[in-house]
Amino acid sequence: MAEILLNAARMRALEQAVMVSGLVSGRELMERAGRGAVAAIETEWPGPGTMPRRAGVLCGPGNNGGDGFVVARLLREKGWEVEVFLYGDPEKLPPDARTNYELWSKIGEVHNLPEEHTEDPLLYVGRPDLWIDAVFGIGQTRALPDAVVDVLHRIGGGSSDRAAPVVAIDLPSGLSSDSGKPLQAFRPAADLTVTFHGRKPGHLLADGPACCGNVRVVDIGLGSGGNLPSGWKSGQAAASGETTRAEGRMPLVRLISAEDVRALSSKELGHKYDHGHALVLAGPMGRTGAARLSARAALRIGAGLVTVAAPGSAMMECAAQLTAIMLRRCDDGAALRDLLDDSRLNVVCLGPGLGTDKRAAGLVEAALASGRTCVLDADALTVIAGHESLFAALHGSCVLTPHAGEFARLFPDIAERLNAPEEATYSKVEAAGDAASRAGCTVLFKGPDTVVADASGCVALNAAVRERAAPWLATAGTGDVLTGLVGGLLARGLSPFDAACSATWLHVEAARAFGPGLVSEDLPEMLPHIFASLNTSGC
Ligand SMILES: NC(=O)C1=CN([C@@H]2O[C@H](COP(=O)(O)OP(=O)(O)OC[C@H]3O[C@@H](n4cnc5c(N)ncnc54)[C@H](OP(=O)(O)O)[C@@H]3O)[C@@H](O)[C@H]2O)[C@@H](O)CC1
Ligand SMILES: [K+]
Repeated sequence: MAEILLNAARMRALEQAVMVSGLVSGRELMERAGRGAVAAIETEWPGPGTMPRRAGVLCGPGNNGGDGFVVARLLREKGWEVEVFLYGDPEKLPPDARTNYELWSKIGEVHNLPEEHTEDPLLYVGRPDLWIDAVFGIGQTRALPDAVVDVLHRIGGGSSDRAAPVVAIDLPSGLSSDSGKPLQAFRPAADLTVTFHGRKPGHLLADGPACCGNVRVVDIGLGSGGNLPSGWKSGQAAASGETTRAEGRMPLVRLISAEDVRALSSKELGHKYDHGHALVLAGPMGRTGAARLSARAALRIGAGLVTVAAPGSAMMECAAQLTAIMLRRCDDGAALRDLLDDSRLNVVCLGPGLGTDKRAAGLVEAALASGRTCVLDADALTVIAGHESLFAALHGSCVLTPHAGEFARLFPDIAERLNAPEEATYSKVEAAGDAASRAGCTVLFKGPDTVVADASGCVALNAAVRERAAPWLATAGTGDVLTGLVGGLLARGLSPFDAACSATWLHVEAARAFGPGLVSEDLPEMLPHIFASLNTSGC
């Protein structure tokens, strides 16, 4: 099954549907959530045998606080010393949280976390081995109250040198579940986040991975809702009745995984032309390395043929460096139009090392006017950002691969919104989706949290964070390789959305497989190894 990241609205809808069905009550779900959190704590910190351990539990005014009361009770049953604090009025707790407040109150005290205080409210607790943050979960949409920020500061929830580890229930309080951005200047941090049913976008986007620490998912019996069958692809969200951006609501976000690329490791038998022919446009003499990197990646990923098209001045430079990759001369837009008379050239890759001069603009114009499937990166994006007519010429067979700076050049208002502190719930997922719908094509918005979105409302995330982090990718030329991977997969006949998803996953896996010392030339050479391990390990 493909993993779907559950935004807050979708998670609520799932819980509601299960509760309305009568299969399980809200109280039972809360009990399961608390039990799962305690089990996760025991797995993360097995503990020193029979010594009693101490926990401080911070509860909030909603159901996240309810989970906190369950955790407190279950830890006490296991012999822990537990102190509980509540931010909020117990009379106003929602029913299931209230029930668990009362159950705890039979065995322990609840200290008040006042809105304003003159003494340290945590004086009641000695040196806890663990803090539980159950103040806010998916119900938070606005900045934390100052009193809660103050308490989280005191327990060290915003710093990396905490005296005791912090376990966040569902999410660290103060982190947006949908965007992974802090909702206020204070950046929360936990060592372990225990979430329910499935990961939320906020665990993987933006600051989420740094704020959440290790994320463990607890099954609370909501069934398979939220997951989609493996092989779920572009366009199928609407067909399956799922929510898409086209319907004006938060999109479903699918996590890109090995499942997306497994089928790519085998090629159907056939002639080299059956696997497409990618044309990679090169810049002037002395700047052709980027295009050659793209071309190599396109060939390694399985394009049947790859041709570099270079200006006359750069022909010798390219000829001295290319072997399996072919070379054609292409001085300007007119020459590109002539080249594209050959219908076997089914994909054009342009941007890496292209320059931003008149020739580059002519090439972008000719490529777009041809209606060919195009990957546009780097300088091509800068050229498009500077010419309204070129932006207007983008079409559904284009893939744009901007990093944050290029994205801001192409979509300045969307980038501004994404970076505005007062728009903390507006996510990179929505930004990429808004960009794709405006441009009318697929947008691959790069970063450790790469988001791929198309104009029909499909969105997928490639998370290269924590155990899948690939810091080695921060080196010159890796973006050029990604352009070639997308181009090569397009040449093989994948849709723009699927090509972008698979390319970004393989790009990260190649970097991880090589590890330290990686230079961009190494990335395409890791692909045979990645494909072999996909076939043997089933990873
Ligand atoms: N439903 C279920 O079956 C299950 C739910 N589960 C758990 O419930 C959690 C979701 O619970 P929830 O919907 O009650 O939201 P939660 O995050 O507790 O906060 C809502 C409260 O906080 C308030 N509030 C929000 N932001 C605020 C701020 N900045 N400053 C001040 N107040 C603020 C908000 O007030 P309001 O916005 O209405 O004014 C409301 O009172 C979920 O994360 C999971 O842990 C699990 O047990 C599994 C079963
Ligand atoms: K929390």
